[in-house]
Amino acid sequence: MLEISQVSKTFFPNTVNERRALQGIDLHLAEGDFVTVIGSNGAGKSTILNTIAGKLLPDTGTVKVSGKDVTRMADHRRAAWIGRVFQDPTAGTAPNLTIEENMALAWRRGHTRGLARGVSRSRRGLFREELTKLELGLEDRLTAKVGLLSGGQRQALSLLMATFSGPKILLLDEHTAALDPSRAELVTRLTQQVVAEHRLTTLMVTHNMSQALEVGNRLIMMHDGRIILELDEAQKAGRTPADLLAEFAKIKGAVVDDKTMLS
Ligand SMILES: Nc1ncnc2c1ncn2[C@@H]1O[C@H](COP(=O)(O)OP(=O)(O)OP(=O)(O)O)[C@@H](O)[C@H]1O
Repeated sequence: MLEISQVSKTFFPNTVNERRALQGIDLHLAEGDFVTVIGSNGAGKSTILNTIAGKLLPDTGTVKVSGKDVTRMADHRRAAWIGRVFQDPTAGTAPNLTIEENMALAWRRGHTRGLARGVSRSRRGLFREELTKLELGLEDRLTAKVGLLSGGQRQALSLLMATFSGPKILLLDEHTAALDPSRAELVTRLTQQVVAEHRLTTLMVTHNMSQALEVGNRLIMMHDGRIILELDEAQKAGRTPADLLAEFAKIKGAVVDDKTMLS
């Protein structure tokens, strides 16, 4: 469904600031695959998501979705089939607009564009129904300004809105990292729910290794722009964060004191 083949990206090539962010990445995801992505700082995790989203053009290699080469397709043209949630809870929603206005904007992105600013009664009913699934009571606060919501509530709303355009692919860039543990757990649970309900092909970057092991059906570990370890569901089962650190150390041939991999 999503085929990343031999993708490389170097920033500031041939200068003292040269950064080889991706070095020949090969990653194939079947429809509905949910891959967690771990790795040290600067490993290339965000860069791979940016390449899939079309925010970055790779130097070499291809990105294909359902067999179609989209490597050079502009990001706005991919927006209808890619949903994305970032680490910053303020990034995915407009604080001065109400919950229903935010939802209406997200809805319009994936459907016939209309200029009407208002929210029709039937649309409001749909939004309320969708919000009920979050179990946060937001369905009773449709006209509240989003800036008044907590970080966890905003991330949950961003996640819901990311599915409105009917995307095929969901990209999650440390979307629970800025939340306290109980909110992070809630958003993680909602993520699993949303991914299963819409059968989304998903990549989730996280520094939380327990979360990376518990969630999804595949795991990849990146280092220095390369995928250095891939685990399927069976291989993930029974492994602990300590096992992952040990494996990282073994592959790198050194004792790892890489706290950046830990949550
Ligand atoms: N726009 C850019 N311009 C220049 N260098 C960049 C840019 N984006 C990323 N890099 C560099 O590419 C490398 C990979 O960065 P990336 O953000 O993908 O890492 P990451 O694995 O997401 O790290 P972190 O866990 O710290 O967020 C790093 O060396 C980074 O400094």
